[in-house]
Amino acid sequence: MSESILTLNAGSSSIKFALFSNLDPLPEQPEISGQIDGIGARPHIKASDKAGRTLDNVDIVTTDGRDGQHQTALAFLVDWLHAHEAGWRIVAVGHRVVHGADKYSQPALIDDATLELLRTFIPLAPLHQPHNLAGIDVLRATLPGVPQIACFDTAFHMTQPRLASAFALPRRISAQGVRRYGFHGLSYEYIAGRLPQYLGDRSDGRVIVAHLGNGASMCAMQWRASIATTMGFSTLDGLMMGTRPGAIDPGVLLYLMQFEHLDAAALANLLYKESGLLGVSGLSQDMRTLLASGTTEAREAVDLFCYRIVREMGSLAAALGGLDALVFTGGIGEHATPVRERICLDSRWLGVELDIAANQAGITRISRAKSLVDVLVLPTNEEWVIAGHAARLADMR
Ligand SMILES: Nc1ncnc2c1ncn2[C@@H]1O[C@H](COP(=O)(O)OP(=O)(O)O)[C@@H](O)[C@H]1O
Ligand SMILES: CC(=O)OP(=O)(O)O
Ligand SMILES: [Mg+2]
Repeated sequence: MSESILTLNAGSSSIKFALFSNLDPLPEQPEISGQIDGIGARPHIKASDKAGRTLDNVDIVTTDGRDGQHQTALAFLVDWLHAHEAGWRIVAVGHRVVHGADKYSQPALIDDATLELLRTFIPLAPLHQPHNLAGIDVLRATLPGVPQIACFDTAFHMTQPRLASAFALPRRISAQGVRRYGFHGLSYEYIAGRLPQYLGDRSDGRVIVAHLGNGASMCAMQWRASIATTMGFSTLDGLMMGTRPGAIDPGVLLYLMQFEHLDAAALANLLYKESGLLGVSGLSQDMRTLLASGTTEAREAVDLFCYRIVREMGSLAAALGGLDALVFTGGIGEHATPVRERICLDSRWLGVELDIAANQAGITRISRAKSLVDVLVLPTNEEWVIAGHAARLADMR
């Protein structure tokens, strides 16, 4: 029996998973990876092995109502993994946990006390944290005695200076933990670890990493540590995203409350699920669909997405006092060539000189040799970061 590590990333309607085996050293590619999506509507599992062969791509039959489907999906996943593992034994489970508040700057081994503390952070991330914790509950119950490790999206940003994380609010509110935290930390941690390979000494300089996926944010790094980031108290701030608007004048929310009578639940729905690329295009949250579509609304959605990134880059470059390197990652950052082109061309004032052919060729370095700013495209690997922490904390390496 060879030992393996399971990683889980439980979101509001999906659960991403990966199973790593042959742990010494931990391979970058999992043996199996996939996701269950459509939870709460029509759950569906899609999984493939490391050779890219599809292992499953089917709906999950369930008689549960909307609310019970997370539990069912997790239980289904555990059975599914048992059915598909080839002589592997899960010896640790690493969980992506969106919020560690100001308590965790490192991953943590989960025990009852940790879990209770993590539950108190639910108000800080009501649409992410409960699902992350449900994953931990179910895996603890189904794999008793197997160490469970929480890896926090916020932890990487604990190095931000005080000014970067402060809101100009009365101190009684700040004292409740209302401050900028920042997210996508596991992705930034992965990229920070890769930088020396491509940038040498410049990797410790002024670097902006753009994690552009369904959720999107950017991080300003110096000495490969976070000094500022576009997401803040919640995962709503900063860049325009698939279904979230990014930074918005709080006056808009007051207007919607006072004159459109939206309550907190309706506002949350608008801000997390109906806005962003989907809201502006009226078509899709998927960048591929928008780039392929000829409609004015789809074009406007992509224009606004790029414009907001360029504006926020100016802000992060100001926090860094200049810019040495720009890194694109996440589904859009890694694959959407025209989006990268637009952003780079509009960032010439910062010293970015794009090599248009290199950008189209899909290679790692896409800046011209004489560009003052190195521009890289690096695929992220949050699962590998989680698995690495899980292995270390479960004391296996
Ligand atoms: N070839 C591609 N061209 C343009 N966009 C792409 C391509 N592949 C993936 N994307 C976009 O990446 C986004 C999803 O990013 P990803 O990082 O996988 O999301 P998540 O945040 O769910 O992990 C989607 O908007 C998708 O359209
Ligand atoms: C933090 C966040 O927004 O996560 P995701 O990109 O997975 O939605
Ligand atoms: Mg992702």
